[in-house]
Amino acid sequence: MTITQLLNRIKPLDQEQMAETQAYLDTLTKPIGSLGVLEDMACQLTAIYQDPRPPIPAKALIIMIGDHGVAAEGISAFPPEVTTQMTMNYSSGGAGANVMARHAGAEVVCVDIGVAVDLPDMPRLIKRKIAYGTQNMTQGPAMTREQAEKAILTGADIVAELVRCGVGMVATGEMGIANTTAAAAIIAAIKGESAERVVGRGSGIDDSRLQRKITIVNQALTVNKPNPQDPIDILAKVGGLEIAGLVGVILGAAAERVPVVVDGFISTAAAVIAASLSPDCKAYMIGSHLSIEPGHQHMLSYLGLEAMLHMRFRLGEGTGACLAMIMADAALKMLHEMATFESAGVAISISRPSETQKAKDIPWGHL
Ligand SMILES: Cc1cc2ncn([C@H]3O[C@H](COP(=O)(O)O)[C@@H](O)[C@H]3O)c2cc1C
Ligand SMILES: O=C(O)c1cccnc1
Repeated sequence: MTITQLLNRIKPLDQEQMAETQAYLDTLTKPIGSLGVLEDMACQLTAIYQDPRPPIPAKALIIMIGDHGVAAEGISAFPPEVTTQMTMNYSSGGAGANVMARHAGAEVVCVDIGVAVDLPDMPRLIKRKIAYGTQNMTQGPAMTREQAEKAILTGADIVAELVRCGVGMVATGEMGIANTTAAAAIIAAIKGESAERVVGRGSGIDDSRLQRKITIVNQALTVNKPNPQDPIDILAKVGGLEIAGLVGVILGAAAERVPVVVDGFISTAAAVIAASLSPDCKAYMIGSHLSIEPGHQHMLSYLGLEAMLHMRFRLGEGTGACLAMIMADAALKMLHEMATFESAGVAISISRPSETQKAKDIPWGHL
């Protein structure tokens, strides 16, 4: 598959289904519109699934993992080895993302798309390494255009495979020390924002590292001159392999007609690139939380996404997206279980208790 073929598969949502669902919601035993964001989500989900009463979907959190050459510039509070250590942690089920995914009933799928070392085979890990990390973007492009495109297609391919296994909702997650620097550089490049406005403390840097991080983002933009009209050029020059993989996850989800819940700052930078490649893919995105990182709200507004959770999260990994998947379940249960004024007048009855779909076993070896 080529990027163009992937983009061509993404279709706009059926507005009639959205209106039909809203009309049904207005018959339920509540003041009109009183379940706010859940109502919007119910309309969106029915249109995505082309089903007025979609079942509760099987879910997967896809954690794209990659290292960053720019980590050598000392712009993270942690050393690059943490990327690999956290990969082990995801595999054994002990990371924050594992906990939130379990809470949401989601399978965790980790993808080595660009870790700097060779990893052993381990549970929950798919090996799709494209390079041993990116190059240092202060000295030249982080990756080649071919690598960025390959990473996008890899992300889309993994979503397609999961959908074939029965997954009906995906969440984006990432791990890669220094990736808030890459995400900030992407937003600065695509939105013409100043680095000062979009660079934050990431994993917890102090004031002097923060100043250095701003300088590094400016240097990366000056050296590489990414073309603001060409999202793949930006992604390749100042992005990361895991961010490119997530662009593919988002585009792939839209192509497969499954909702994709977008996590924090880094995932949203991927969503901005995906939306620039295909404005129609925005309709398949669900917002999750508002990250502490400056610039996140700005990106969400650009995408027309609502951060429904205000929890002071600044972790990434897909932690916020997993919690938002629970909200999506609640939106669907509202459609299945809430009484209408008419039915409640007779008796309060649950028309059909919601059942969660189960994915078939994920063929790890095959992926
Ligand atoms: C132990 C640990 C677990 C994490 N899980 C996600 N991140 C988050 O922090 C990193 C980005 O921050 P920066 O750009 O400052 O390096 C990414 O890996 C992101 O997923 C983590 C960071 C650490 C240290
Ligand atoms: O919002 C995020 O995704 C985030 C913020 C800080 C560090 N890592 C991730």
